[in-house]
Amino acid sequence: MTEQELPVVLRCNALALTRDRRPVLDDVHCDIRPGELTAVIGPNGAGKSSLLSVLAGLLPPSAGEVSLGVRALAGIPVAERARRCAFLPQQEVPAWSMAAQDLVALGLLPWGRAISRTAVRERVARALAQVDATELALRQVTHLSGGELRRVQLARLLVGDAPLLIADEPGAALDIRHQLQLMQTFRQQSDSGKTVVLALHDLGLAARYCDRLLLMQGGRLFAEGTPEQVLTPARVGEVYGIHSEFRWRDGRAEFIAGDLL
Ligand SMILES: Nc1ncnc2c1ncn2[C@@H]1O[C@H](COP(=O)(O)OP(=O)(O)OP(=O)(O)O)[C@@H](O)[C@H]1O
Repeated sequence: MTEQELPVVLRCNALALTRDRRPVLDDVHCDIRPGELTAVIGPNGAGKSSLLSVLAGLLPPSAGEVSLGVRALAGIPVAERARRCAFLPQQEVPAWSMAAQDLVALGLLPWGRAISRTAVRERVARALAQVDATELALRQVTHLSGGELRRVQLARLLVGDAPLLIADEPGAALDIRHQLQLMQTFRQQSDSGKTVVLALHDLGLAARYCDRLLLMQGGRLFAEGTPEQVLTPARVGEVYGIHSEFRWRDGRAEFIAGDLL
């Protein structure tokens, strides 16, 4: 099978987005393939969050289209879309207080009463355990630290077992151990057949864990490919204005950020 023939979960075709009359996405074409862990990377304001929101169906594009499988994303009913695609935005402050386990259970809302109460309890407990947050189950979400709250929100992302997971800077508030644990969880999810799309600032994590990178700059897709193909010193220099090195050590991809150019 050639690259062009590989099946695609999400396809963006000539995508454009205008916000406050400013173009923030411009002629973006990209494919998200099943079972891959893809990171959208790029400097602040490059359009990563905007792209993820369009991919999740939360922002309608100003031009172009997104398809989920063989159907136009915009034509898929909201509840069905939510069962097929779980989304975690970059920042989300709880609007009111509730126990962490109840926040996680909200991730099962798209299934309505199709899931029994016992199954809800079991799945919530499993999702909390996946992000090392079992001990937070009964805590009020408004009383959690930033990283604790993020882990609970991640459990809500995972609890529905959706085949497509989209998360915007999922590990931004997490300590280094929980960041690594989280990336391993996303890696396991994609190894078990799920499709995962993350916006990431940490290029070391992107290089180490991801199959594919989409490098954005100024609302356009600047480069895409494997971490080794995308994170060349020349590209990183042009987009981020820093020296860098990409290398393999003990079979693991490493990205090392150097000085400013
Ligand atoms: N709600 C909004 N209304 C208007 N413009 C917005 C809005 N959100 C983002 N923008 C603009 O869209 C552009 C892309 O923003 P976006 O949040 O997608 O970038 P990003 O790559 O995710 O950035 P960061 O790394 O800082 O999170 C920026 O110029 C930003 O100012």
